[in-house]
Amino acid sequence: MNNDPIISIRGVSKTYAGGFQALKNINLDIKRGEIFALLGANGAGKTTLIGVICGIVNASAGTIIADGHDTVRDYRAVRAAIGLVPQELHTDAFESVWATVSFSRGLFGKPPNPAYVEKVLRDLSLWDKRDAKIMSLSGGMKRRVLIAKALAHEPTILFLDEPSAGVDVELRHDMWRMVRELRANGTTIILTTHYIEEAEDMADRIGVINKGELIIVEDKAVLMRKLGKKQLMLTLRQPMSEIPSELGAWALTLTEDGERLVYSFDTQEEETGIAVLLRRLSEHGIDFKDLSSSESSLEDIFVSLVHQSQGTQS
Ligand SMILES: Nc1ncnc2c1ncn2[C@@H]1O[C@H](COP(=O)(O)OP(=O)(O)OP(=O)(O)O)[C@@H](O)[C@H]1O
Repeated sequence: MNNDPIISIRGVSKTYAGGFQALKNINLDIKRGEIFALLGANGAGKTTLIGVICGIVNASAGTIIADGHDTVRDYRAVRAAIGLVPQELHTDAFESVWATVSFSRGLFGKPPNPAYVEKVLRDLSLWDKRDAKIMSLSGGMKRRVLIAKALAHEPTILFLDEPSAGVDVELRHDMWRMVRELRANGTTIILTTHYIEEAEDMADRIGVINKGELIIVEDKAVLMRKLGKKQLMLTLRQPMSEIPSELGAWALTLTEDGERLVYSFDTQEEETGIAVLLRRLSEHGIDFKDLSSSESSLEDIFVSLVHQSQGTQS
């Protein structure tokens, strides 16, 4: 197994013609065969970064090696290794699904392979629509065609730019299933998303980009363990109007209805303090009838990361 990164990004910056700096000194390695999710708010620079890797956008500085090729010098070789599912479909309105997907394959110099194209169309539930013109398809079907086109030349790296934007649950699940299958077959997948649950569900690693800077790259599980918080929720037997002052030192909040006490604690800490807290509550005659705990989601972590990074910038 080749352990070299499949994509290696070094010192990449991008300043657009108007002077706007969309990417600031990005350094990132993508591992062969992983699912990497790039998270960021609108305008953070995700699409620009994908564009630079695919050779569609020229970097102002830095170098990128993708599948062993320099993305500027060996542009064609890089494009042949990459499948890109863009956010929108622009062309081919009058073509049939079959012709469009087969044509995409030919564009990259691959010999025709009807059996492979058929498999892609079947996997995406497009087989029944193979003779339909693109313009006659629903929005969701068009998205499926975009994915089929990107897969037509059997790329080793697949980029999905906001794959879930505006698609229904069924397509989203079909897509996730396909992405997992592709990964199992050795394809490296990089996706950008606003749907944090998508990253939480799918990704092996996560990168967060904020105002053109890559502020964190981390294994998803590590990220969630490192930055995650847990909460213990106690449903009180008797609602209270405020937290007793004797408990002021604890990280407690009271829900508005006064019926639940919420204790936040760090998953990293060896001592969570739960046992002591429960003893204190009982000493103060605070009784509860139910208790549950929950972990912060990737979304909570993402929001706090972006806040922190904005705090350090200002
Ligand atoms: N061709 C361009 N010329 C000038 N500025 C651009 C150009 N393309 C993008 N930008 C700017 O660069 C920044 C990053 O844009 P980009 O599309 O990479 O963000 P994004 O993270 O993909 O956002 P979204 O989630 O909205 O798709 C934005 O402020 C955008 O306005």
